[in-house]
This record gives sequence, structure tokens and C-alpha cells, in this order.
Amino acid sequence: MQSVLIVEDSPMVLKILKHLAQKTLNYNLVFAESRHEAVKHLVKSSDWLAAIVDLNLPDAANGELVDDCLSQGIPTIVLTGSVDKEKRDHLTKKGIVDYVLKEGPFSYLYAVNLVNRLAQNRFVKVLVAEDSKVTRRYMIELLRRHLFQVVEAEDGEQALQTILSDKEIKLLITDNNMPKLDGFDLVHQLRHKHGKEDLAVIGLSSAEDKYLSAKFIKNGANDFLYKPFSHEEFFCRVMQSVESMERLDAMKKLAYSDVLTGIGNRRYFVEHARASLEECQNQATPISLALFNIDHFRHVNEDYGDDVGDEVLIHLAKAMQETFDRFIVGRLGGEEFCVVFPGLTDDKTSQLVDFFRTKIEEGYAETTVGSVSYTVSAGIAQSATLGLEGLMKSAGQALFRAKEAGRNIVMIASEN
Ligand SMILES: Nc1nc2c(ncn2[C@@H]2O[C@H](COP(=O)(O)OP(=O)(O)OP(=O)(O)O)[C@@H](O)[C@H]2O)c(=O)[nH]1
Repeated sequence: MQSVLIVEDSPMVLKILKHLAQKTLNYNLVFAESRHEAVKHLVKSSDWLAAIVDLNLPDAANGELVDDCLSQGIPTIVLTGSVDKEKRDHLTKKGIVDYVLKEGPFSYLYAVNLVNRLAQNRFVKVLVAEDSKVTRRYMIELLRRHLFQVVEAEDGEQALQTILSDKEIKLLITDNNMPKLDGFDLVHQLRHKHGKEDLAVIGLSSAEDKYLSAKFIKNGANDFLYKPFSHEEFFCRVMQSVESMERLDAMKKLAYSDVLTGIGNRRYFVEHARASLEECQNQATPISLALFNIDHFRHVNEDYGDDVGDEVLIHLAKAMQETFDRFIVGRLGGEEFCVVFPGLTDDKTSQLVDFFRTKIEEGYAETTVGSVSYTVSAGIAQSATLGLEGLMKSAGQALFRAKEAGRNIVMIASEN
């Protein structure tokens, strides 16, 4: 586990920092009250995520411990009692992550939360699209200081191709005046494919035109920065854009997942299945769909109670996700689940679904009252022309026949 170093000589402030850090940070926390004590910890370990360091310590009155941490490559957040332009410029030039004024619990919470933010930034890939090498290098250095993964592009066309080929890019910082494709057109083209929940965009320009920011935002950017910008403004905008994108993404995930089982819900399923069906039909690729239903599920609820019934549903959802991990799986509601198999004919799907049916029949759900055995039936449909509703109806009719034929059976729809 990585470590976080927190150094503060005031017992009162250290107590607050300890309390907040222990509540918020899931890392090995190392506390010290002086440079001497901190350096002893620094030599013992090399795996530091970050350090929160008081600028003025009794045995390091001129920020010497900040230099110690930075020289070991540790992202460092500085605590200070006061700041003026000169001190701020000095600290920024040193390469600190940020400084925090010792104003009260909120500022200490900011410092602690910043450590968590740094840890998350390691998984956020940022593309810097800027034709000026100097400005590009400057932004890349600032972003790396906050532990972002960074890729770069020197014109709009290169930026577009990079984003289209790398789904991991979550933030684009783009200049407006670039060769081949300008920032406006770049954002405009990207927004056809990427919503604000999966790509945040910050526009940049040094132009005098005060309407540029509104124009960029109307074109789909989340935010805008005029050059030259301060290091602090840059980070405030970056953080805000990344965090609002993460919130949107979390909301979307909630809206698309089934509360009980955690797999995709009906909305998720219908949206993804419809898109996949259209794509396969346009490309004349086979696609089939299977509708699943637990047999006599009412008896499970009656015999063991609804909570155990819920555990069986969770077991089935997990098993489906494992077996059909390459396909689109969703819980439509109750004990009904559906899977879409792009690229598979109904015969191939039938083999796969029957393998799954046998697996469920031979296994059991491990529940709070012990093992519960159950079986499933499924109906399968394939069509080169039917829409999703038609395909689901057809699979539903096959499922009905499977139930009538005695359950624990897979049936293929007779007419597609
Ligand atoms: N525990 C639990 N039960 C649910 C949930 N949603 C639906 N059910 C129950 O699922 C059962 C469905 O029963 P029926 O439609 O009669 O079907 P069945 O008993 O599975 O019988 P067949 O489908 O004909 O094999 C009902 O008892 C519902 O109350 C849920 O989220 N949790």
C-alpha cells in the first residue's frame, strides 16, 4: 500500500489533519511533527503517493522539507499560514501540487481531498492539443504534477484521430487556433460521438475576442481559459471539468444499472441492444436474442422468503454476466433477463444458452439459508428485419413454449 506523509508542528492542526486523513484516506498514513522526524520516514520508504507538508517547521523554517519531498519526486501539498504573490510564485516554480492556507477545518479537508484526487488522476488520461510547443510543454508539466496521464497533439486533425482511437482519453484541453482543424471544429466533431459524461473539454485561446469563451462552450466545451493563465486557475478549471464529468458518469451508471443485481437494467439493455441490432442488420451480420425466466420462481419466494429470492436473482445475474461477458446482458424486471448476441445465429446462440441452462440446473445459489437449486427456461429469436420489440416478442413466444413444454428447456422461435 502506498504511503502519505503528513507533517505539521502545531499539535492542534496535526490532530485535525489526523482525524480527517484517517476518515478520508485509504493509504498508509505517516505523521511527523518536524523535518528531522519526517526525513527518517522518507529514507525508510520509497512508495509515497503524496505529502502534505507545513512550509515552516521549527527545524526547517524556509521550506526545506518541501524541497526534501520534491527532490524525492513526491507530489507535495504545502500548508502555509500566509501567502503573497512572491511566495506563491516561488512555490509554484518549485513544482508543488498546490498550497493550502491554514484557515480552518475546510482548508485541511481540501488538502486531504486533494490527495484522493491525485490518486484518482492517475487513471484519467488527458489530451493536450496545442500547436505552440512551449505552451504544450507547460500544460503537460502541470498536468503530470497532478499525476494525470498525458498525451499530446500538435494540430486539430491529430487530436481528433488520437481521441477517436483512444477511448481512455477523458479530458481534452484544446487551443482554438491550430493548423488543419481548429478547436471549434474539433469539439463540434467530437461531440457527435462523445457526451459530456465521457469526455470533458476545456477550450483555450489567447485571442482578445471576449465572445470566444461563449462560442466554445456553445460548441460543446465544458469550460474555457484565456492564455496566459495562472497555474491555479488552470488546475481549478481542470478539476472542475474532471469532477463534473465523473459525477455525470456516476449518474449515468446509476440510471443504467439494476439496483438489486448491479447488472444493466431494462433501459441499459434496450439502448445497447437496439444500437447493436441496427448495426448488425445494416452490415448483414447475424444477431440473435435470448429471453430468460426462472422456473417457478414464485415457489422460491414462498418456500424461503423474498430475501432469499433476491439472492437467487443476484446469483443468476452474476452467472449470466460471467458466461455471456462478450454480449449485452440486462435484467428486464422481476425474474426476466435478456441477452443479445451480435454475430451469432439462433443455432449457435441455442448451444451457448443450453450450456448455461445446464450449468444453472447442475449448480445452486449459495444463500443465507444454504444452497438453493433452481432452473431457467429460455426463448431465442433471430431476425434480419425485425426491430428490437419484434425480436423480443418472438423470443417471448418461444419462452412461453419452453414453459408449456415442461420448463428447464431452451426453445428457438419457429418464425423469425
Ligand atoms: N424475491 C423477488 N421476487 C420477485 C422479484 N420480482 C418478481 N418477483 C416474484 O417473481 C415471481 C414470478 O412468478 P410468476 O410470474 O407466477 O412465475 P413463476 O413462479 O416464476 O413461474 P413460471 O415463470 O411459470 O415458471 C412472483 O412471485 C414475484 O413476486 C424480485 O425482485 N425479488
